Amino acid sequence: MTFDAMLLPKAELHLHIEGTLEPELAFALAARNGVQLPFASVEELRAAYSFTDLQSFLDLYYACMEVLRTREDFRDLAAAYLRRAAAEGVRHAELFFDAQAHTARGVAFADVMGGLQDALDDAALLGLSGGLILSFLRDQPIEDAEAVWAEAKGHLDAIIGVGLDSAEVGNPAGKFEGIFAEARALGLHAVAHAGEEGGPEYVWDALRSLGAERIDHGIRSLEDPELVRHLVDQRVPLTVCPFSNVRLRAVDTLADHPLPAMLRAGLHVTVNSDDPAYFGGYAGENIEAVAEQFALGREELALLARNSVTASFASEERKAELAAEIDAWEGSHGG
Ligand SMILES: Nc1ncnc2[nH]cnc12
Ligand SMILES: [Zn+2]
Repeated sequence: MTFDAMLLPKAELHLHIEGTLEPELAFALAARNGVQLPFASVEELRAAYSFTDLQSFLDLYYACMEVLRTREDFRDLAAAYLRRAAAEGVRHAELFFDAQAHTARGVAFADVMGGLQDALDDAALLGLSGGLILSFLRDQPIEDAEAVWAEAKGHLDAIIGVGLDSAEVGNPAGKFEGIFAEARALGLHAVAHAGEEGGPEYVWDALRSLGAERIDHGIRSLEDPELVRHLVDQRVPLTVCPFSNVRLRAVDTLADHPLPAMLRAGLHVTVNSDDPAYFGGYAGENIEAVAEQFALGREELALLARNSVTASFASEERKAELAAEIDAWEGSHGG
């Protein structure tokens, strides 16, 4: 590795905290909570990480969440992720959490939020900044989203934004328009998954119906030149997740990934890990792999890192600190 991409200072903007549940922790939490996983061993669970599409992954992802029950569980989950991310150069992390998937199982919203916030508070003491993004499940009834949203309004100080995830195709964003409008009026940021499996029309939908400031994935935007022009003109960031796209078969191989074309088009691209426990690598491994695959040099890596910082919802002061760290990295790598 010529350019030490792993330790490049960066922000991670597309990370589902439930997608950081490693099999070892899943079994430890299952034992702690007396929950039975539908797998006999860590090896058997890991062997099930062979996905044919987004839905085949989501089925396993939701099944494994059964082990997450208490505030301590959510704290342990997030603490493990933040430790690992910090060791890979992540300096700021914005975490999606799927509250509906937990409240539907009888877990208290306050325990989910509280545990995640505990871990972020501990990480802040070590210099890692971040925040929580409440993600709604687009394939579930709007009433469930509204119930969670009503609870979330009692915790607005602990949430930086709202997001939209789960099965994309056949689940347009429109029904969430009211919640997103209210969230934006309350000062929250708005992001949405779109253009992962769905075509460019899903990206337009997220922009128009939800006022999304960032698009999560967005790789299929390239199919619509007018959309590309719009995203470039408006500097809408795209949080791209290369390993995820390969593992969920959105692209055949990493060599086929549109990241270089997206950069050439002038899109505001960032590199992220999505659900790293399931897809074979965290932020550092994703960026290292694309650096190798596409022979990215110092300037391109620094651009990806700067994009992640400018696309983040960190304060201007924090962004300036992170920009200085990237300058220092670039300087120490021959700049
Ligand atoms: N890649 C992804 N797309 C949609 N929903 C998700 N939830 C967790 N990971 C996801
Ligand atoms: Zn995602």
